[in-house]
Amino acid sequence: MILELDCGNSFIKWRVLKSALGILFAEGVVDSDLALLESLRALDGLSLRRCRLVSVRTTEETDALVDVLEREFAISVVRATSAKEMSGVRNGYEDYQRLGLDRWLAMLGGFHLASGKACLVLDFGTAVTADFVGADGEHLGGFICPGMPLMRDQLRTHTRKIRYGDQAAERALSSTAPGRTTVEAVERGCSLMLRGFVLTQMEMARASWGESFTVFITGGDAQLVADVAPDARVVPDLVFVGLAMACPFS
Ligand SMILES: Nc1ncnc2c1ncn2[C@@H]1O[C@H](COP(=O)(O)OP(=O)(O)OP(=O)(O)O)[C@@H](O)[C@H]1O
Ligand SMILES: CC(C)(CO)[C@@H](O)C(=O)NCCC(=O)O
Ligand SMILES: [K+]
Repeated sequence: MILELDCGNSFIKWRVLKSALGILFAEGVVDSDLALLESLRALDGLSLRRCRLVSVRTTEETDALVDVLEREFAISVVRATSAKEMSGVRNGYEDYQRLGLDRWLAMLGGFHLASGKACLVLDFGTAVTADFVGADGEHLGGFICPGMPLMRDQLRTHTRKIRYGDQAAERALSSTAPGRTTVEAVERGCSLMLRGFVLTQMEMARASWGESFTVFITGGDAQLVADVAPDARVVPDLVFVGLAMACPFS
């Protein structure tokens, strides 16, 4: 079995594949290394042979996780690393090592799934990112802005009277009508910021590529924006698609 990990800033997305063919054995989202170990230990019939991971955490944090995995499961762990060029995609950053590895892998995955078409890759996590990859594989650059969790927390932190719980937040997002309570006003306001972001990115893509491009949407908050781009492909495991390309086994 293969363990795959996407270590983001707030959460670790994990999954276990039965074989290189990609048959899913188990998956989950956890908020700490310890919670990951607990989830894995609780799996009946787990027999890990390999692990590949991508991390946007510090080297020290990632080293610590790799150590504990290697010790606990006696497996070697392969990490995705930066590259100037891979699978037909050319990194567009001035310093290619500065580009977030989750963005890089999502681009590899998107360009592969788009079969040679230009693509716009949008990721809605703790941060929101957009990346543009031309039909020739040239990465034209992208954008980074705060995601839903950061926008919401900044408002809560820097105001006296914006206070509400997670359940109220979830209920508030059932509509985008103007809010009549604080929670509705904030949650819908932030969600509209993200939706506006999607529309702007698609306008930029159209300006460069006309109608011939594919939009990919991924990340934990993908569902908040998916309906403003009905033609977009929502691919929750896009980073994992790229991870398998960057860290192939055999
Ligand atoms: N099953 C889930 N577990 C955790 N968060 C989820 C889940 N489904 C949706 N979310 C939402 O996804 C967002 C986090 O997104 P995601 O997990 O893609 O990114 P992250 O790991 O926090 O950060 P990064 O952008 O660095 O990858 C949060 O706003 C959270 O509410
Ligand atoms: C932007 C995030 C936080 C998105 O997860 C990540 O890709 C990252 O830490 N990137 C490094 C900075 C950059 O991509 O320019
Ligand atoms: K991510």
